[in-house]
Amino acid sequence: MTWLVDLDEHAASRAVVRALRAADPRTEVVRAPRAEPSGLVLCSRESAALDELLSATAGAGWHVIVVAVEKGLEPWSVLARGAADVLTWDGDPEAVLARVARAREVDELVRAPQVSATLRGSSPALAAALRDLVTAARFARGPILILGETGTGKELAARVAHRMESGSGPLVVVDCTTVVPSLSGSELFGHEKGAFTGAVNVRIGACAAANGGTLMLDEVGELPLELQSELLRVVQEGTYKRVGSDTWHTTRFRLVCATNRDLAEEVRAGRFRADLYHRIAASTVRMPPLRDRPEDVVPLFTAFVAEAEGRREPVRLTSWVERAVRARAYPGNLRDLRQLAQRVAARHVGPGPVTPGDLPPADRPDRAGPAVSAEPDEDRDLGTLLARVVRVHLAAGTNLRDLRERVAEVAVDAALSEAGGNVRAAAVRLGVTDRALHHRLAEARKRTAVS
Ligand SMILES: Nc1ncnc2c1ncn2[C@@H]1O[C@H](COP(=O)(O)OP(=O)(O)OP(=O)(O)O)[C@@H](O)[C@H]1O
Repeated sequence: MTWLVDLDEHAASRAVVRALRAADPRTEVVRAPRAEPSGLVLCSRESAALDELLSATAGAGWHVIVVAVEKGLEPWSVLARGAADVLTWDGDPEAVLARVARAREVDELVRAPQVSATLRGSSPALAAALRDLVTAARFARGPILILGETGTGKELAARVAHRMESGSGPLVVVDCTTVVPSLSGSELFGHEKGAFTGAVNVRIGACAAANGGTLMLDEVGELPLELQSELLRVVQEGTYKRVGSDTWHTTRFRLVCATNRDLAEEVRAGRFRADLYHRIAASTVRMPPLRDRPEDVVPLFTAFVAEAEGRREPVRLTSWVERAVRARAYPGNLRDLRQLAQRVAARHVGPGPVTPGDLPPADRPDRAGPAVSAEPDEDRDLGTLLARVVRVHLAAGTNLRDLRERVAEVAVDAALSEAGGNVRAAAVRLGVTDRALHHRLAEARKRTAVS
């Protein structure tokens, strides 16, 4: 069933409705989008109703195709507000219905267990990435580049892409951080016996092993510059030479690369070949960091704890634990969340919910420091660190006043502990008068006594 919203309901759009229904009788005209996440909106101009419909559907991961019945719609702003596409009506219903059918097919693939049970989560940010992934894997032929911070599921995404290839052969994964230039890329291209010291046997290499299947180059940004031109040849022509041999071999595989580096920046800095970059980035998928999918934190955490405990049903959390899990920073993304769940599972017993004592001391909210301070140096500026924490808290419903208050509390605690409890020294550190700090501490004590 395709839902169809006719926003204008004038003569021209009614004719379009008739044409679409005649071409596909399963097209249902509705006033608001229905449960199926893909559909069509007919309209001819910007209107409050279009705005309303786009904001209601975009956040819910719907796939809305706007059909401009007459001229006068500004497509880029419609896309920016969440529509998947803007088409002009040219009298051919099949052209429009084909788009909806494709959108539906992509949605079905995203919901299929081979995707949804591997890359779990129901946030719009993940759904958008999964749509890009299945579209690239199923409907495009070329290489796929998967971008994202550490622990966002890039390797899982590569495995999903591999499984989606019809009749897929082997999946060969190479971690490019282990490819050493001194062996001239033997990991990738293989070597002949005696090609270098230690080459006691012939090795076929990953390019040959992946023939007929998928070659995944993890951390491709780390691939030594010396080997990039040879990789480019394999990608373009499917030919390579083993180290120590002059014979050309051929191979065919789907290339999937992953990196947490900004490859475009690496190209600008001269550390990555521009021609190779353009070749491997034929389709790009960006895996969202966990802070951009706060809706997924608690459901995935409860599922990971249950998994670690060998239970079928997700565990329950007390509200204290739920708040703490939501509010925590996860610089290592899903990997951090899973590891936290494993630490909690080791302490949680019985059928009851996870309680505050099940959080190991280092993971409790008053010690949230380690997760944040595990960041690489370049990420340690205040804005970046704060943005992560603030986003999670905003998503959890904390308002600006409470956020300010919490930051002030943390700063006061830190300054006092640095100053060994000396209020005057802490006040100097904080740039406030000691009277103001005494007053603040007295107020805090009163609040604690009341609660
Ligand atoms: N959407 C997800 N659902 C379930 N588990 C996930 C998801 N994304 C990531 N994980 C888990 O997080 C961990 C890291 O995943 P993966 O290795 O795919 O990430 P990555 O982006 O390749 O990390 P890195 O860049 O550090 O290699 C794994 O334990 C994986 O199972």
